[in-house]
Amino acid sequence: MKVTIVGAGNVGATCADVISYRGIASEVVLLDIKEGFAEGKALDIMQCATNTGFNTRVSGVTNDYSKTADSSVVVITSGIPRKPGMTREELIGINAGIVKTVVENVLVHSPNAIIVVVSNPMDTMTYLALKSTGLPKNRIIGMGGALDSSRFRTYLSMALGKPANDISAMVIGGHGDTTMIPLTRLASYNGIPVSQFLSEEALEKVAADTMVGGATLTGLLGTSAWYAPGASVAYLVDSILNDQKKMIACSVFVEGEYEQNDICIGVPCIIGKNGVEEIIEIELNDKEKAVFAKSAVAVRAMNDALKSILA
Ligand SMILES: NC(=O)C1=CN([C@@H]2O[C@H](COP(=O)(O)OP(=O)(O)OC[C@H]3O[C@@H](n4cnc5c(N)ncnc54)[C@H](O)[C@@H]3O)[C@@H](O)[C@H]2O)C=CC1
Ligand SMILES: O=C([O-])CC(=O)C(=O)O
Repeated sequence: MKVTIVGAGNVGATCADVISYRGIASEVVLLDIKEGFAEGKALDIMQCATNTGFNTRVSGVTNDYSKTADSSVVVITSGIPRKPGMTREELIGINAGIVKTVVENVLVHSPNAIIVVVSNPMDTMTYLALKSTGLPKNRIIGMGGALDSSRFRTYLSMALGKPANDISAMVIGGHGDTTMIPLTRLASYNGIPVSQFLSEEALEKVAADTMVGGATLTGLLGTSAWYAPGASVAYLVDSILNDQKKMIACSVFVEGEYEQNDICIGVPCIIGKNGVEEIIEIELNDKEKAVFAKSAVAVRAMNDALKSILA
C-alpha cells in the first residue's frame, strides 16, 4: 500500500520514518516544494533499512505530484509551524492557501485517497479540505486527538508513576490551546478511574498541561514538536491501511453528533479502510457538554475566518 506525505519537514519526515520502521506501508512518497529536500530526507530514511530491518520503499520528490499517483492515504503536513508565543490559529493566513492547493494537486493523481490533515490550525484546515474538494466526509480526517490523547496519557503516567500504556484516556474537542477537552472523568489506570489515585487538583494540572502540551514544546524547541506528532499520524495511518478499526479521536465533519453541525472537530472515531467508519457518541455530563459547546463555538469562528481569506 502506498502513502504520500506532503511536506518533508519535521512532522512529515518523522511520520515517514515511523511508517517505514514499523512496516505500516510498502511504499512512502515524500513531497516538498523545497528543491531536493524530500529526496534528501527519503534517502536518509532508506539508509536506516539495513540497521533497523525494514523493507518499505521511501522516495522523495520536489513538487512532482505524478510520483504520488495511486496513493491509498495522503498525509498533509505542508505549511508553516508556530513559533514560541504564537497560537496555532495565527497560522491560518499562510497555511489555508497551501493546504487548498496541495489537496487539489493530490486528488488529480490519487482520486480515491483518504486524506489526513495535519497542518494547523488543523480543525480549520480539515474543514477547508472537505469543503473545497467536496469529498465524502469519511475520507477527510484531521489528526490532533491522537496526539493530544497521547500527551494526556503521558502526563497522567507521570502523575501516577505508572506506564503510559496502562492508562486509557482521550482528548476530544478542538486542537487548540483553549479548545481541547481532556476527558478526565473517563480516564482510567487498567480500568480503575484515575480519580482513585490522584487528587482533583492533580487531575486539573494534568488536564491543563495537556491542553498547552504543544505550546510547552514550542517554547522549549523554538518550533513545534515532531516526534509525537509524526508517530501519532503513523498510528492513524496504520489503522486506515490495515483496517484496524481502532477508536481514535479525530477531527471529522459532524452532522448532529455531539449536538453540532457543519464543523470539523475532535470526536472519537472508528478508523478503518474506509477512513472514518463511525463516530462514537460518549454520554457527556452537563459540564462536559458545556465545554464541548464552547470549543465548537471557537472552532466555528475559525471556519468563518476562512471565508475572508479565500474570497
Ligand atoms: N495536527 C497536529 O497535531 C500537528 C500539526 N502540526 C502542523 O504541521 C505543520 C508542519 O509542521 P512541521 O513539519 O514542524 O513544519 P516544517 O516547517 O518542519 O515542515 C513543513 C514543510 O512543508 C513544506 N511546504 C510548504 N509549502 C509547501 C507546499 N505548497 N507544498 C509542499 N510542501 C510545502 C516546507 O517546505 C517544509 O519542508 C505545521 O502547520 C504545524 O503547525 C505540527 C505538529 C502537530
Ligand atoms: O503546537 C503546535 O503548534 C503543533 C501542534 O499542533 C502540536 O504539537 O500539538
